[in-house]
Amino acid sequence: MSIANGLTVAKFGGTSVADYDAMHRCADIIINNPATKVVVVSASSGVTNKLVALTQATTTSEQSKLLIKQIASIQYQILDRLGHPSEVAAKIDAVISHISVLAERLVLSRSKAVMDEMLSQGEMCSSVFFAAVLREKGAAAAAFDVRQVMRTDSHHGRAEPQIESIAQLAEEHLAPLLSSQVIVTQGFIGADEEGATTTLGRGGSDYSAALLAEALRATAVEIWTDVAGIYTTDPRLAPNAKPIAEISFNEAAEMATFGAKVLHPATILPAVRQKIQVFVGSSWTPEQGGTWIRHQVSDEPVYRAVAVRRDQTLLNLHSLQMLHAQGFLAQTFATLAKHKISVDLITTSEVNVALTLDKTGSDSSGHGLLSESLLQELSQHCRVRVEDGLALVAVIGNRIASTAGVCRRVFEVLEPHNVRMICQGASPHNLCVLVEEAQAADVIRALHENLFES
Ligand SMILES: Nc1ncnc2c1ncn2[C@@H]1O[C@H](COP(=O)(O)OP(=O)(O)O)[C@@H](O)[C@H]1O
Ligand SMILES: N[C@@H](CC(=O)OP(=O)(O)O)C(=O)O
Repeated sequence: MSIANGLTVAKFGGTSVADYDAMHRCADIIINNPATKVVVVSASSGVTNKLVALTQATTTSEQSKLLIKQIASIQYQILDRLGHPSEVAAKIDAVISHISVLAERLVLSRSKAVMDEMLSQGEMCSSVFFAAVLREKGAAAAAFDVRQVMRTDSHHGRAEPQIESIAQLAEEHLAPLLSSQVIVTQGFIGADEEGATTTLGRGGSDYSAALLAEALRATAVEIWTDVAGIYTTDPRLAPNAKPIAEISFNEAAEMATFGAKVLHPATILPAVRQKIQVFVGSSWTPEQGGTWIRHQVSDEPVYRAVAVRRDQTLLNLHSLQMLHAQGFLAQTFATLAKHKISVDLITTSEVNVALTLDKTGSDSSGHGLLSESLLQELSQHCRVRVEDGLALVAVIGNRIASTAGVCRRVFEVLEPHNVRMICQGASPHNLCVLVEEAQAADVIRALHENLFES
């Protein structure tokens, strides 16, 4: 197949490939849509968390053994249900042994490259299994190592994809395979120029699917998960949350950035660049439909959704140098940039700057963003105070900054809560408040009730 027209790339998240039965359901979705030629899978639910735990310095050798046993149990339960397990058994055995070898190597040297190699093993298993399940159902399908095409830089844990190289490599190695079969490949992982395995950051499989869709000039990306689309808020937090039939790229990007876990924030970028439509639906109930994310939508309401991003850090910088002076902010931002930290929200007063840090697509290693060396460097030119245990709650919609009455409706329900920081005005699409993490669920429910249920 030359690079395809009408091609769909479908991605299945961890819960959708959690076990054999889940994979079976997903295989039907693929078989029912002949346009789907590329399938991107995440690791089976829970596997990546266990692999991350295996890379932590604090994990004892006893704990490591238990973790490897638990990972093996998840994978062998899938293998045992396959019609022809012998076709793939050797590959799965090899992955499980490789995990043990990598765990031993990490005891000797805490190399970030080895950590990424470890984190990639879950996706290696699920892609082999998913292709086998498709074949079992009569489809022509093969597993494909995405590292042949997903070229990234060498920033392990949060590697940057190299868009042009990916397009070239996909044209050369992936497109020719699509005429005769469905290709099942791994999300979340890539490889640098030397061939070392890299990862795109936690939750990065959605991003992988969008990048492959861009490289193959696909017309649609489907994100199959455990909810029937993007809702007005996380349905686990507010049972009255409603599914959204259609949403614009801008709104969806804001939702993903502000914590709607259903979509990785970077997914939208390749889709926007190539005007690829994105669909989000439930692999459990595909007949229910889901959300289409499009360039243009028929309805752009003032209130679209509320989202929450937990585990926020507020950095408060105090310096008398700021008083009637120039350059303090430039110096601060240069230091943050040097440490590869991007700032999310910011408010300033005469002698203080308060900012929250952008943990979007956070590092796969699970390490915090604030290193000792960064704090030391900042302390050289200001007094630094760090507050943790906060959550960012965002009201997302359209014309937020130019519609009268938005603030009243938001703040009337915030009365019982201490609002640590407010940001509004820069974007027409959001109004954000920083609250104590323990109160975030109540704040979300109260906002949802006021904005969407009355
Ligand atoms: N606005 C929202 N709409 C739908 N789901 C949301 C929203 N915000 C958060 N979520 C959560 O996202 C989850 C799906 O994302 P995730 O667990 O990463 O799935 P997957 O493993 O398929 O990638 C849902 O179960 C839901 O709890
Ligand atoms: N397995 C990876 C990548 C991923 O995107 O997973 P999921 O689709 O289950 O969120 C992770 O857990 O981060």
